Amino acid sequence: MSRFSERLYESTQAIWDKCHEHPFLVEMREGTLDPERFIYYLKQDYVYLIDYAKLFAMASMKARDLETMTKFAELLHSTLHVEMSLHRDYAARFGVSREELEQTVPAPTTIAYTKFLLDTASQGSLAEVVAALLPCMWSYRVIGVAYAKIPGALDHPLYREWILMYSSEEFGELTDWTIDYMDRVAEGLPESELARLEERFLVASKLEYMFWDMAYRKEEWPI
Ligand SMILES: Cc1ncc(CN)c(N)n1
Repeated sequence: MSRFSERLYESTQAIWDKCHEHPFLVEMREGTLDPERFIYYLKQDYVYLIDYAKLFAMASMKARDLETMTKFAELLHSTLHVEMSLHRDYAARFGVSREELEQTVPAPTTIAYTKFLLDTASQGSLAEVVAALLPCMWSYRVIGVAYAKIPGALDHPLYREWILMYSSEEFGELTDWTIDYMDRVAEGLPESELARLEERFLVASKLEYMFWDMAYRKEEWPI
C-alpha cells in the first residue's frame, strides 16, 4: 500500500507549485527580491514561529511514548534555537532589535495561520496536529533543497543563509522524521479520519501560499 504522505503530497502539489511561481519566491531565487519585503517576511515569520513552536510542545504533550515525546521536544528546541536564531541574525543585520522582532504586530494572514494551527492543536488528535504542521516543514524543505541547487543562489549576500537553513541536513532529518511519523500515525485509520487529516494538510498548504503573498504585499490591517 502506498504511504499516506504520498497521498498528501499529491493532493497539494498544485498549491505548492503555485507557491514556487509566486513572485516572492521567484524573486528570492533570482536574488532580485526587494529586501524590504524580506524584512517584512522575517518579522511576521518570527511571530508566526513563536506560535508554531507551541505546536511542538502540544504534540509532545499528546504523544503516547517517550521516543515521540522527545522528538517533538527536539523540534521545539530546534525552532526556538536554530530557526528563530536565523531570524534574529538577519534582524541584527537590518538594525532590528530582538525586542522589536518579538513585538511585531501579527498581520491578518499570520493570525489566520497561527489560529488554525493552535485550534487544531487544542482540539485535534495528535495525527491532526502533525497533518497541520507538516506543510510548514515539508514545503520549506522542498524550496530549500531546490534553491541550493540553483547556480549562484548560494552566492547571494542576503538570501544565502535562508537557503542554507532550509536545505540543511538537520532540517532535512527533522522533516523526514515528521513525514515518516505522519505515515505511522495514519496507518490503519478509517477513510473518514484520513480525509480529515488530508483536509488539515490542505488548509495549511493554502495558508503557506497566503503567507508568501502576504509578505510580498506587505499586508497591513486596513483600519
Ligand atoms: C510560514 C512558515 N512556514 C514554514 C516555515 C518553516 N518552518 C516557516 N518558517 N514559516
